[in-house]
Amino acid sequence: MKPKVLVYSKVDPKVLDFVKQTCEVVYFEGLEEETFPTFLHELKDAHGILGAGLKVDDDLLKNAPQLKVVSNISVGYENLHLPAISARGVMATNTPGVLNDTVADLIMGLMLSTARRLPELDQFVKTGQWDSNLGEQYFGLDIHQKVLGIIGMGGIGSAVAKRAHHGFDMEILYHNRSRKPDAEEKYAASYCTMEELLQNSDFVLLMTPLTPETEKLMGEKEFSLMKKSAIFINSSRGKTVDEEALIQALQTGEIYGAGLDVFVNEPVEVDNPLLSMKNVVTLPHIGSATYETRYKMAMSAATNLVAGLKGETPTNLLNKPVNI
Ligand SMILES: NC(=O)C1=CN([C@@H]2O[C@H](COP(=O)(O)OP(=O)(O)OC[C@H]3O[C@@H](n4cnc5c(N)ncnc54)[C@H](OP(=O)(O)O)[C@@H]3O)[C@@H](O)[C@H]2O)C=CC1
Ligand SMILES: O=CC(=O)O
Repeated sequence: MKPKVLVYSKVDPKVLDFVKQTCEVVYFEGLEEETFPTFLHELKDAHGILGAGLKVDDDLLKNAPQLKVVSNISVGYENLHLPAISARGVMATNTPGVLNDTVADLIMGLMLSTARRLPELDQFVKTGQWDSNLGEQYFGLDIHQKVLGIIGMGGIGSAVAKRAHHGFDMEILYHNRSRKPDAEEKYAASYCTMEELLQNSDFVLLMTPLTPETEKLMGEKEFSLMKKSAIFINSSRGKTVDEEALIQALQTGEIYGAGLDVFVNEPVEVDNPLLSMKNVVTLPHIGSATYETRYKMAMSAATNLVAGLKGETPTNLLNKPVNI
């Protein structure tokens, strides 16, 4: 008998076909309030789940006694309670690597958009405010030859360092839990403390996972250490930042601007002050959102899932289940 798998996010039909070769699939295309009870019902005899963002903790696992694999279609996995998953002998996987270049491309775009005020100036042109006396109202900041500080020099951080160093001639500083000799050699990246990084960078990129240690890693004190001309970029998770402190730093001119792909609440509330600031560029959490990369992520997650259900060790196993 084929193992039963619940796919709870929309994926390319080729990915579904791949999973169907070895599994019986129940497809949800996304979980809504109306479909969640059916999902819970189907979970009772499911062996695997595949999708993005579902909170998997002991409460959910109680409904899934047959479960063997939880496969996340994302690299971030703060939605997975690994101790509870491991205690029930279930494997958990994510999709690192395949999205690094796509997210790094977007981050360069965010840096350029914020420094050169691209969305604001696009509106100038489209609303007939283009004044032929090209004056300071169109000026922004250079990014080439500036200092980029990367907090979290992992897969994505390194892909940004590559672009910034080789493409934009930027100097790279980084802060991380462990030293990264590869980045130091290839991108001339200098390791430093958080404080040194914040004081000396023209652009500060936050790129750590969301963990108890990184929650509100950037707060009032950290923003106050940044240069007044500096730009803050967040493409990690909204909760790695104290959003109130960021708003305050932008309102008081403590920093020049911010480029944000992630927010504490997503979708962000329309009355969030960040949305009405000219010096803030906002995106709806789209770091990895290209056709090519979303396909690769879903296929990587499907491959992890199928491997786990066959009794093999998935390439991107995150935990050590008690019975393995
Ligand atoms: N906006 C978007 O669409 C996307 C957002 N993301 C987010 O980006 C995060 C990073 O992804 P990725 O680069 O693939 O992950 P990696 O695990 O490759 O890199 C994360 C880096 O952060 C470092 N780190 C972890 N904790 C701390 C800490 N307390 N202080 C300093 N550094 C720390 C790690 O250090 P060490 O090497 O020592 O472990 C590691 O080098 C994801 O977890 C996700 O939340 C990812 C994809 C898309
Ligand atoms: O935010 C996206 C991810 O892959 O993590």
